[in-house]
Amino acid sequence: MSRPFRIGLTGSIGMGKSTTAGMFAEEGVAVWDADAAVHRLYGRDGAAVVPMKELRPDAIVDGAVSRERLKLWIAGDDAALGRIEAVVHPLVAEDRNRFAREATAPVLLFDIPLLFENGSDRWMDLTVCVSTSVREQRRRVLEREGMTAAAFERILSKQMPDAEKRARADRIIDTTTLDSARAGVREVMKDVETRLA
Ligand SMILES: CC(C)(COP(=O)(O)OP(=O)(O)OC[C@H]1O[C@@H](n2cnc3c(N)ncnc32)[C@H](O)[C@@H]1O)[C@@H](O)C(=O)NCCC(=O)NCCS
Ligand SMILES: Nc1ncnc2c1ncn2[C@@H]1O[C@H](COP(=O)(O)OP(=O)(O)OP(=O)(O)O)[C@@H](O)[C@H]1O
Repeated sequence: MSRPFRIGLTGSIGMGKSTTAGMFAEEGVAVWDADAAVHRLYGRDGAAVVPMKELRPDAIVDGAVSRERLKLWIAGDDAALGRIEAVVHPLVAEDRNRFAREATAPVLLFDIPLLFENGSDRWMDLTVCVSTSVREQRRRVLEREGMTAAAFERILSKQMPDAEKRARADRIIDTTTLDSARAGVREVMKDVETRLA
């Protein structure tokens, strides 16, 4: 049996990855979310706890990796995020590969914020970028509890520019409204169904 069709979904912070991935799930697509995998890895008994404790003992609170402690470290040390990624990304890739091995759906979607940055686009059959205006992106992200303009800018500086992601992706879904996103999802699914026919 040929392996399932793999869609790589990406987009910068607040562009609508999770919401759009949910729309693909409504079409019967099995979805894997990298950020959710990181939450599992950071949780108590998560596979990242021991290696992160070795890397940065004060990052562990109540047996789990504390994001607040990580953010304090990142804010004070330019090398911190790269060192965290070196520990976490291989564990995220293992989680992704296990999902792909065990999945039974004909179409899989991988919601990966760093799809192009970490080269996992090469593993996909089709790449999709979600995007809207900078203004709408900023409005959405600054709405979040505890988010500041400085934190938003810092995260953006760590991500490939939206324009480059749009240029590299096979398809772009406009997430300015729920209707535009849903129409984009349907278009991609029509294309995938044609390829699988
Ligand atoms: C930096 C951390 C502590 C911030 O946690 P917090 O809960 O405040 O934010 P959250 O995880 O929701 O991320 C906010 C936004 O930043 C993005 N982001 C997360 N990690 C990174 C990264 N290493 N580089 C660029 N963007 C990132 C997320 O996709 C999201 O768009 C956390 O994101 C983290 O531990 N990141 C390192 C692990 C990683 O690289 N994850 C991305 C897997 S593809
Ligand atoms: N198509 C859309 N139309 C209107 N609002 C949307 C749309 N997609 C997402 N949003 C809103 O934008 C915000 C961010 O959406 P979402 O969490 O899906 O983005 P994300 O890219 O996964 O974010 P992050 O990168 O931070 O994880 C949410 O408040 C969501 O309700």
